[in-house]
Amino acid sequence: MQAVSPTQNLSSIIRPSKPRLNQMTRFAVRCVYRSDSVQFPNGVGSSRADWQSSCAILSSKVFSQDQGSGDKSTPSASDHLAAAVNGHKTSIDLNLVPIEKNNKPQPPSPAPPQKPLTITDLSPAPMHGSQLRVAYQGVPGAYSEAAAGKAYPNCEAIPCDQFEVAFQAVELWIADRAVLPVENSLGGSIHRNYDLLLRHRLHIVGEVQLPVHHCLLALPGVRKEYLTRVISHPQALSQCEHTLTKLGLNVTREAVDDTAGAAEYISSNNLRDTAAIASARAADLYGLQVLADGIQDDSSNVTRFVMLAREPIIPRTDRPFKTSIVFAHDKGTSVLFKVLSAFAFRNISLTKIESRPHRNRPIRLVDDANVGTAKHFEYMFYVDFEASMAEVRAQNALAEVQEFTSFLRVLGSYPMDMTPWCPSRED
Ligand SMILES: O=C(O)C(=O)C[C@]1(C(=O)O)C=C[C@@H](O)C=C1
Repeated sequence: MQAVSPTQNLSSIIRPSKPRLNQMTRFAVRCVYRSDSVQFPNGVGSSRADWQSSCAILSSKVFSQDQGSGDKSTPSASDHLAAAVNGHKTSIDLNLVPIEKNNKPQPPSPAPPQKPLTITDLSPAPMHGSQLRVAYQGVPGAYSEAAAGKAYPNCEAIPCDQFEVAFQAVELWIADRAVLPVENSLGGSIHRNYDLLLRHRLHIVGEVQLPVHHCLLALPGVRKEYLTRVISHPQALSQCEHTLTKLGLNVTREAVDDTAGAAEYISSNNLRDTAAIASARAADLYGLQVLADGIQDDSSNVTRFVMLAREPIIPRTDRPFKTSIVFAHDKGTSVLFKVLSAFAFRNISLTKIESRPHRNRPIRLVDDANVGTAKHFEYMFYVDFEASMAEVRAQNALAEVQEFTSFLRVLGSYPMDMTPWCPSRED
């Protein structure tokens, strides 16, 4: 993997634009028209267009459902159709969405050796050479950069300052792929990325599991006794919580955007009372020493990342595949058992279930004249299952799921990461 060089100016990354988003939109519209003639679930054809058509069928309910929703702008029919392919309500999702400001305490950013992309860098869509450009959140030395290198060994890794920026970098053709964390074996789900998967129109095209080996880093000469503060990504802090306590450190914990950014911050501000939880590579990059090695609470600490692209891959049956879907139902959790049984009856194993608040309709009121009004929370359910969308049993299961749900979107059908277990160093 080739990292963007620290001295490389962003303007050399972002070259003159080409109107490719329009081309994509036209292709998507064609697929929706074609979808009328594709009979789901009698088998997905072998071409990319057939597969996209099937995605369009699955999301067509969303299109019709949202036509009457509260959006006051008047998008064209083609906007609606293009959006429907990806399960989004209107073309509004193409626009830059405001970033929710993080309330957690953040140290001011020092001048970084390699500046991550920010929201303001995302206007032009570049032409570039043949090397795959992969967006990740964080700065060089972050685990996400390592995951990008594992997923695409010869890629050019592009740092982004937020998850949302990585999504947009792909949507705007600044990057070809994004590699983003979705869950960790100790810390659990990275909810922000689940929410963003729904708000953006990218497809999951792969997964990669990265053993995460944390180190406690400080400036050369600093001893543990001098420390008053440990800073890192919130996931990294939670993955090391018990070990930090066992080390007997009398420190406050502070969350920052990414692990390597924490190391860089200590280095550029010459902070002798602060340590970072980050990778050994971050120690090398930012001139820090390793005070403690392998401080994750469990030696088999693994983070699962997904690879995202503008187009889905064609599902296959010649190797283990996983499929990720998201669905909702007007009557909340009452339908969950029926949905899950569609997989159980076909011996399809589920590998993950996640629920998130239904942003458009978070509460359902149920009035009973005698006892008052019950307030039910509404959810979006994310399910990963072990089957390819090229398998008839998976297509049948989804056809049945569609009967029970008011919203269903296939986020992607992609090869499972089957790399042999290779724990992080020293384990
Ligand atoms: O901060 C980093 O280095 C990251 O790549 C982010 C992240 C995460 O979001 O979970 C990735 C892997 C580890 O689990 C810790 C942090």
